[in-house]
Amino acid sequence: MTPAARVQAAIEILDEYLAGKPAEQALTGWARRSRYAGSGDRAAVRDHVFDALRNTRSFAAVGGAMTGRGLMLGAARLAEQDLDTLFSGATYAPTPLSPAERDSGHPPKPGAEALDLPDWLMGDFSGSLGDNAEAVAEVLKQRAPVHLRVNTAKMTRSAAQGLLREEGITCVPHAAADTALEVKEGARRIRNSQAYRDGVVELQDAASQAAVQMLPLRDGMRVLDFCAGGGGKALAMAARAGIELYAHDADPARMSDLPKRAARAGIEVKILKSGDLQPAGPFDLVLCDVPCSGSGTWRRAPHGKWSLTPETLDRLRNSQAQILCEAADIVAPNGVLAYMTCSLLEVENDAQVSVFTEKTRNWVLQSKRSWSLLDGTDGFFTAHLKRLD
Ligand SMILES: C[S@@+](CC[C@H](N)C(=O)[O-])C[C@H]1O[C@@H](n2cnc3c(N)ncnc32)[C@H](O)[C@@H]1O
Repeated sequence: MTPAARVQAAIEILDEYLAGKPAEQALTGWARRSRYAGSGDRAAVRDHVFDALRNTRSFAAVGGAMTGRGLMLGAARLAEQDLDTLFSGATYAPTPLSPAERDSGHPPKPGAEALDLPDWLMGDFSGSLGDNAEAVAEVLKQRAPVHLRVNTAKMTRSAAQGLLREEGITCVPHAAADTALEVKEGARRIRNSQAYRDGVVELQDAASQAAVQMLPLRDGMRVLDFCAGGGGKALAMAARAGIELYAHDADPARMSDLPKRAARAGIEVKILKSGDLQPAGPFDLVLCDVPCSGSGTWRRAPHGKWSLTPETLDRLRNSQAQILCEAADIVAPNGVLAYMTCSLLEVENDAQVSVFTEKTRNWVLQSKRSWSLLDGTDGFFTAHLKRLD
């Protein structure tokens, strides 16, 4: 496909997205209809679409319309590309620009439009990030790096780096965690690599790894991952110490890959249904990696930036508070309740911890830490609460 044909494909996919179809579905549908597109074409079209999702408001402003064509015109203008080469009217390329389109567009208005954030979120976002708010919003407009977690129970970080290099995947150590590698070249080869298939590496952002590294894990501890999902944190915890590991999720289907992933990593995990939590407890450490806005990961899942509403944020906050209360019940005396979110928002982070410590007796905040995206990781938050009785 020519560069212009890739842009036309992105225009059609973005129009479907703007009409309400999830972006992934629109991309898959296009790929099925377009057998002629090779893997390089598919990757390039995907990159166009995701760049537009991260920069929707500013691209639409500069391109003069909230349409697939407006978004891609805005992207081309901001990248100072030759518009007549892309909008050429050649076979499979976008049709030439009309006079009205040539005159359209304006620089994004300072504030939410320029920062590519929803208007309603600006107060919470700025209040949470203070002087860093603009810089963080700028990073959220860019592509996320690919990070790997080395399963150090199987191999050292430098040995894994060497193994990946032999398979054409170039990585460098990431400063955020002693298990983290950042992929510089060959990211698309990871899932088929021997190192991945043998459970030597997993895809996981470096901030998540750093948060797991902070947990006070010791051999023999009984540890519950209360919101286990796909098990990313559970696997990372098991790689750090010889723990007795349990996993639970309100939606057990979310854990369907966990047994396979655990086997690949060479660890054992017992899955618990909600009704089995109390009888199986108490636990020395309960990790609550709660459902959240995902604002720290909006580079990877940019549609989340536009689909979040004040109502869904309220629902998430209620659910976070409830999870903390339920999980606290099954922490052993002197045990630890570890709270984690991939959110940048204070209302999901410090505020939740404060509400919990204010309304419960015998719990103290032992430590907390946040990552804002300015250190080359996703945004992330963790707090450790210790039970005193
Ligand atoms: C952020 S994800 C977990 C990601 C996972 N820990 C990982 O590292 O791959 C949050 C998970 O919480 C689960 N969840 C939502 N409400 C819950 C509840 N009330 N109790 C337990 N799990 C819940 C969701 O189904 C979802 O899988």
